[in-house]
Amino acid sequence: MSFVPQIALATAGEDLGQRLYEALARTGFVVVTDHGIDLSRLHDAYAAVEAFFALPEEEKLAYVVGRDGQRGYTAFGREHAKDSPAPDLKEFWHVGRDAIAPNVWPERPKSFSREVAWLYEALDELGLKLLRALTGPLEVPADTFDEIAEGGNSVLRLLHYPPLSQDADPASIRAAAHEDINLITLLVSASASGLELLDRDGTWRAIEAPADAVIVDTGDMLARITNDHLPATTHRVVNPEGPNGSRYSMPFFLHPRPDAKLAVFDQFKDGSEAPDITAGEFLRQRLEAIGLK
Ligand SMILES: O=C(O)CCC(=O)C(=O)O
Ligand SMILES: [Fe+2]
Repeated sequence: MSFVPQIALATAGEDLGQRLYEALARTGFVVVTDHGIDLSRLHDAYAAVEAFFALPEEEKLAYVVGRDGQRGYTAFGREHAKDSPAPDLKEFWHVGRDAIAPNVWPERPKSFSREVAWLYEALDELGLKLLRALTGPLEVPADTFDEIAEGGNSVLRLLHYPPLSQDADPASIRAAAHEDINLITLLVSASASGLELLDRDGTWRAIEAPADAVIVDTGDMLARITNDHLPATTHRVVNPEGPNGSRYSMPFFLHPRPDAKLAVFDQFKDGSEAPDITAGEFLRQRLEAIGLK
């Protein structure tokens, strides 16, 4: 039995919210199976993403948009975790909602925009469904997350961790320990192992999930509005110990709309809570801390 609880979405029924809540409160992660996302289409999306990262570096660099990396391409070695000076060993592509900031799309491969836009919508829908299920145990109105996150500033990150190079900074790992900034993150299973969570007892534990599962974790925004009743979970991606191949993964960071207020739910207020802040301002502060602003 894996350390992280697993929930089959299609058959969870009425228990879904409570089981999600307990899993996230206990480990900060939950593995969701039978989630309804079309697996053959997911395979096509992965193929398009791999084909993009295989392009020459100059071609990819043509898709760097501004400095904050919220759309298009971010080159290898550019981002570091909030408390880590050494850069992560990754390159990535960000897709978001056009109404908030227009996307850019690569010329090649041709299928990229179609497959990636499809995946964005599918994960957005699944994420809101999970958040809606959490409203029961959180004892907040059922439309709470629709109010703040429908049409939100969510970002799908397509990640490539290249094979480890001899001259990589010895202080760097694929993704240094961090917490995600957003409400929840949905990760369609990665192409290789390496993802670890920091257990509440201080132990790093590998996250195991079936290849067709979606891994869900809590971010800082959910921690903030629940006054840490659902704490954000520290996680990292370690370097490969076996074969030195590429690793691909696709986290979807579910964000509120930038103007939505992050206010602690009344029943979690105890005098220690953080002040209200807009999701946009919270994000700006955090992007600055990871070298992207
Ligand atoms: O690559 C992964 O499996 C996780 C990546 C991650 O944690 C992140 O980009 O925030
Ligand atoms: Fe993360």
